[in-house]
Amino acid sequence: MSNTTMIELKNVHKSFGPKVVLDGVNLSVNKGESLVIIGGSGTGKSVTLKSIMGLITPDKGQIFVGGENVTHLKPSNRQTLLSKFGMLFQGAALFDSLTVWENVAFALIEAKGMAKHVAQEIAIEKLRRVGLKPDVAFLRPDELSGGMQKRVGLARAIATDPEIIFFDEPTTGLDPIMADVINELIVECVKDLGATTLTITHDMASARKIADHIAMLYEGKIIWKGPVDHIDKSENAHVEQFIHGRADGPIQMQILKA
Ligand SMILES: Nc1ncnc2c1ncn2[C@@H]1O[C@H](COP(=O)(O)OP(=O)(O)OP(=O)(O)O)[C@@H](O)[C@H]1O
Repeated sequence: MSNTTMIELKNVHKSFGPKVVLDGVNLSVNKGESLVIIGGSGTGKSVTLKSIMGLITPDKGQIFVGGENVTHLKPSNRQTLLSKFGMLFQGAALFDSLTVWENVAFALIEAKGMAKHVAQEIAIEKLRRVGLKPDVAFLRPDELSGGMQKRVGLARAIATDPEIIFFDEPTTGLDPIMADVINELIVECVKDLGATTLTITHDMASARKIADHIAMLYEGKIIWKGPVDHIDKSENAHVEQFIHGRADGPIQMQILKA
């Protein structure tokens, strides 16, 4: 990990109607860092991610990616920004109308303009990297198990050797063993690439495995950020309650209030 800041959010605010979701988020991710954002349902983790990707425009504040202010990008520049990222979505989000290799190669062909036969070779190599044999490349996503679909999603996320990868709930819907396999693959693939990653999850087992640093989002703010091995001694009542999944604590009072 270097000291160069790769992603930075400065006092980011976002409301939907009267609902304040982000209320002054400050966060930075260094080059090569793996930051995991944790937080309860509806706390704004996805809104944070979408804001960085330029899919949601903040009401106030600034967002920088690779030193560039991306807060108010024109649609054409947003496309360029998005092409720098790899993404693994919740549920893998593969196109069932395309074969597995076409899904993996999508950005290589569409965004990078690569010849199909070259992109296919790269896709098969990326599939191998995530533990899938070449014959899987010619199946359709709906012919695969959930775990295999996640692997394909991961192969697609790393297809362009991106500098930045986003993981949105990467282990959702997987059994604990398959979740661990996917977490390990994520760690290995990210290390291979030296990529900067930002993951959102409520799965603490996944967060502990993937993260260098963890940040907790609560009531529109980052209330704690620290190295993963400091989280058990955070001395923050909200963090304590969340990581132990306790019903009792300050967060429940907020749920009752809602
Ligand atoms: N486009 C939108 N329009 C209106 N409200 C939205 C929009 N996007 C998100 N929200 C609201 O913002 C809040 C935060 O949503 P977000 O999806 O970021 O939560 P989250 O922390 O990712 O939750 P989960 O862990 O359940 O996925 C929710 O109340 C949601 O309904």
